Amino acid sequence: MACSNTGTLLVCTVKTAPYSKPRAFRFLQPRKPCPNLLCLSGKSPNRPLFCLPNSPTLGELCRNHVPDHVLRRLEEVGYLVPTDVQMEALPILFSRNDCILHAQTGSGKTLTYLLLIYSLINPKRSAVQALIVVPTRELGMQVTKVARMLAVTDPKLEHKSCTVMALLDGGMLKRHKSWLKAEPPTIVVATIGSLNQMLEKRIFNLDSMQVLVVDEVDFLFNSSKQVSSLRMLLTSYSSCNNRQTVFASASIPQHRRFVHDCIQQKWTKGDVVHVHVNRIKPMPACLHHRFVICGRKEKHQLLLSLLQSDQPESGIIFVGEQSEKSKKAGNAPSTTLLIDFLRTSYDGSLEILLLEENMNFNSRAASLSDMRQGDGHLLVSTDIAARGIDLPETTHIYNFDLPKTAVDYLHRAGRTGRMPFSDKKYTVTNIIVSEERFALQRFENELMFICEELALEIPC
Ligand SMILES: Nc1ncnc2c1ncn2[C@@H]1O[C@H](COP(=O)(O)OP(=O)(O)OP(=O)(O)O)[C@@H](O)[C@H]1O
Repeated sequence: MACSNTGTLLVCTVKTAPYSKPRAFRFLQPRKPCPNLLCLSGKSPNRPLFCLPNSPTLGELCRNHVPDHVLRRLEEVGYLVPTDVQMEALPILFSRNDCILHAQTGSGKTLTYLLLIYSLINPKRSAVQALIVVPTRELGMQVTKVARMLAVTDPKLEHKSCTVMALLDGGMLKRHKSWLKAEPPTIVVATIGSLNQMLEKRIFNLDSMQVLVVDEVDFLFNSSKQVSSLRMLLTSYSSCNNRQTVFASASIPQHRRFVHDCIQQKWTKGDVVHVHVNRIKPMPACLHHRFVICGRKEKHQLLLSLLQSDQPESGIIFVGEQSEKSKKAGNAPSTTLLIDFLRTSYDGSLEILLLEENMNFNSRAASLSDMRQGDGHLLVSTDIAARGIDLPETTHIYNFDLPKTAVDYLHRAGRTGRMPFSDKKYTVTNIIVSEERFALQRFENELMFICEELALEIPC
């Protein structure tokens, strides 16, 4: 394309967004530097802000639906070009259809459903108008943060800003009780356990609820602890006829069956739309998958060699949960053994952190906040960090223990490659023993990716 024919350019400034190269830019980018293509950026010169002349910006997609102060906020933080799921789902959501958002990890589903919520709520009304259900406290805190970030308004403006309450396991439910009674928030982000307690005790009701979002819906339906409460929420505490229902996940196994169940069981209305983006490739294309075969006793050393050769900017090391048998035998969990090993042997600059179910909620929150603030981290975690957690600076995932299922693999791998328009490559490495090659091959077939063998010498 000639430089003089580059069409309309949208040029803006970015303040903070974890934002990189939009698809449109790759199309416009000339081979030689071109003075007609402007690239304004926030922190990185890799943040161009262009839209093709005929494709709408995120603001244009939302105009006439989402209030102006939220649109301004989108621009301020650098959400300018819609991702594929936003492009496909927002018009459907704004036309008041129930929706199943089924799109890759890191594709921007959170912003999609939050924009719907902001298009419907009335901050002047003191009533719970939107409810977002999440599987873990960590994901709840993250969604609350994004919701609050969009709600921030100019104090000089007269309109009332909407309030967002995090009603999460491990929170101070007493304080929330008084808050809910005195002045109900506009949006509640909740884990199902805490929500149920409040609904059972009739601390608040869902009579004014306009939107119900269930994030990581397949996980919640699969969890024996949570599924009955979820069903109650969907059919007893509120009716699908009185609300707009949105289910979101990167993985919905047997999705045709799920859509059928949604209608049959009245979890959604009959005209629910299944927005399935990138159905051929369920994982982001920017991920490079590798495996290394070694003996069980060599895994620690091998991980260390990988860390030395990869030099990740930030990484997550996934470890399997300790079996009941191993607990009974009085063994230390693999997470503890690995953390101890890394703290004594790893001499790189990354901070070593731990996140697992056994930790108390304060330590869990501290680990996540350290990761978000620090210069780089190596997080040792169980699958608790596999769903929804957004740490865009993570460049490497290590499966120290192979996940149990392909769906678990997809979510673990999806903790990296979370910059929707980035050209960067991210790496997922599986440290396996030879008997596990077959299981990994099964994941490759199911998720349609190729895992490359990496030959690495293990130091004695
Ligand atoms: N339009 C956009 N432009 C730039 N960045 C975006 C846009 N929408 C979302 N993002 C960023 O993309 C990242 C991933 O978004 P999000 O957490 O919503 O993914 P997700 O689809 O919910 O993933 P998962 O299935 O893993 O939970 C976030 O860091 C978010 O800030």
